[in-house]
Amino acid sequence: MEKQPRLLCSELCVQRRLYEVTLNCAILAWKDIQIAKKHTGRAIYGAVKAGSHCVPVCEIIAVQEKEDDSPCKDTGKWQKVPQSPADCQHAFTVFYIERTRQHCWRCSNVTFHCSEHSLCLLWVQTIREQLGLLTNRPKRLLVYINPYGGKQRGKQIYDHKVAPIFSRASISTDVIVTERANHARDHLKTEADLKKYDGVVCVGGDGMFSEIMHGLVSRMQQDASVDENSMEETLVPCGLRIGIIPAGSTDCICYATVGSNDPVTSALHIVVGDSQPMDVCSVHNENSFLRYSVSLLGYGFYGDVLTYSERKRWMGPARYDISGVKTFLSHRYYEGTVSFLPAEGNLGTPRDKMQCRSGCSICRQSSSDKLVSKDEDSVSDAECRDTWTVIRGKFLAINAANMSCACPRSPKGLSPSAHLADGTTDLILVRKCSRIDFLRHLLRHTNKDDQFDHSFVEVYRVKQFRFTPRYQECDSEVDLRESGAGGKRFLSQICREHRACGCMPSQSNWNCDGEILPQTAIQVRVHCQLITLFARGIEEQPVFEDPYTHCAI
Ligand SMILES: CCCCCCCCCCCCC/C=C/[C@@H](O)[C@H](CO)NC(=O)CCCCCCCCCCCCCCC
Ligand SMILES: Nc1ncnc2c1ncn2[C@@H]1O[C@H](COP(=O)(O)OP(=O)(O)OP(=O)(O)O)[C@@H](O)[C@H]1O
Ligand SMILES: [Ca+2]
Repeated sequence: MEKQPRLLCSELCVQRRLYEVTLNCAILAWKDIQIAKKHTGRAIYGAVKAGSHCVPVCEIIAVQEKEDDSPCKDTGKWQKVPQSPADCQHAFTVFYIERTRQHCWRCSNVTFHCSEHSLCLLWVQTIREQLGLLTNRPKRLLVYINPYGGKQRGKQIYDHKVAPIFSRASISTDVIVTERANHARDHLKTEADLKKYDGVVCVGGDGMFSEIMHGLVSRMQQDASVDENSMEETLVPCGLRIGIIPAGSTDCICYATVGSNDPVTSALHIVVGDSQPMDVCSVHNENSFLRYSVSLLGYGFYGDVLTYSERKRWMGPARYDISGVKTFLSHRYYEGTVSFLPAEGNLGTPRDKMQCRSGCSICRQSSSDKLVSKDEDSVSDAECRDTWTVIRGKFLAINAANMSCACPRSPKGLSPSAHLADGTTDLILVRKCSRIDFLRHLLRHTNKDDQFDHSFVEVYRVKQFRFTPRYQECDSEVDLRESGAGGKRFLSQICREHRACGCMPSQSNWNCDGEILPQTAIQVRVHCQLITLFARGIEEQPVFEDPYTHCAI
């Protein structure tokens, strides 16, 4: 690691012990002088480790001069270095991020005491200057709170856990508590003065995030005169980052981008100005735009779970489990045709066990490819020439996971190796099978076994896909033939075929990030890195700690 020049080095007291405190432009470190002296010349690793701490400057939330609360009185002496801890009557507190249990962050603090006010001010000022250089940090945020999401604790979570952190970090906020569904979406789309803000934050679940994303993406297209109804259009990426404070039932977008669904952790990712680009799927029915999706597009099982659960909203998050059992027992399958355009290049495969983590190399590669190719998102000639794979069959579930969809119910998610920002979605086809086999498949979402390792499950990494339910295929054949001679004869032949196979033209619904789509025949296209979140992807656990500074290397 390159050594940074020191900006400050002083002997200061922490909890009545003397520390050597140093600041360079990357790290604030403090080392217990007594412990270090005691062990000079000996094997000091453990001792230095015990008395040393460090915080990267980019993980400092704020610094504040502290009111004089020292029990010792001013001696009137001029001292460059405090002779004893009792000489330290001026103090400043540094608030910083501390990693606690898996992927959870907390706001911790340390108070440094010194004998001179001027030294105290110098430290406060220098740390503030360093923080001022971190230009990726937001200063003004627009916050939408859904008071009815999840367990209806959104407002409480924001007021008690998040607002104090934003205020500590000097972030100013305009807060809107929503009064109806789609309030946030409509406000963003038509009214909000977006120039005033560095980001938009939603407090709620995946449904609330979806509202914010729809509002922002549509606003961007409107402002750039891009027609959302045309599938071929290159969509304009969103300039404003989106923060999610989880307060919903599933919170899978927050979980898959941060690694936890903890409001304080998410607030801290916003404060430090993290950025995580994300793919967005557009969903069309012929020439009309239906919705965007970032997590799951599910037909069959997850469509039915959602349809049943909507009638039980009053149950809160438990509605999904009740509906899950009911859907499982009804064991319905659906016929149709899935066509897709496979992803090409070095984008990995859904079964390669290369999980998308902070700084993911596959997503980085997609981002540089995007920069190289000016026309990246338009349906290029090459794509038109690409051959579509067509699969016809009877399916219990058709799932497109644009990201892992990891959540507390399924910690590795529907597609554990799906990537947040690679420009692809993982298309999972679960063919008709016995109940017991399907249960085995579902159970593997909760343990370490490979849920794709079944003869009735196929998974493909794709850039685009289409689905046509069987009864609509029949309809279109009828349309084609009815106009010509012998139309009636052809129609009766199709109806006879239906009787023979016993297939009722039954249909499911598409679950699009937790919303039911009105249409079943859909065309889907992935737009690489269309939005950016205040997140950094799931962090790997540090493999090695610097014994001197305690910092992960
Ligand atoms: C035997 C245990 C098997 C457990 C299998 C658990 C798999 C869970 C996979 C969760 C995937 C979540 C995908 C995220 C989708 C979000 O965009 C969307 C919006 O929030 N959420 C839902 O649609 C909400 C979807 C919620 C789905 C819950 C499904 C629960 C299934 C329970 C099946 C029980 C079978 C029991 C048989 C005796
Ligand atoms: N004030 C409001 N009154 C009623 N509904 C609202 C309000 N504000 C937002 N909504 C809607 O509530 C729905 C659910 O919200 P949210 O996602 O926050 O909670 P949830 O219960 O966890 O749902 P999900 O399962 O989708 O995560 C969203 O689709 C959103 O459009
Ligand atoms: Ca993706």
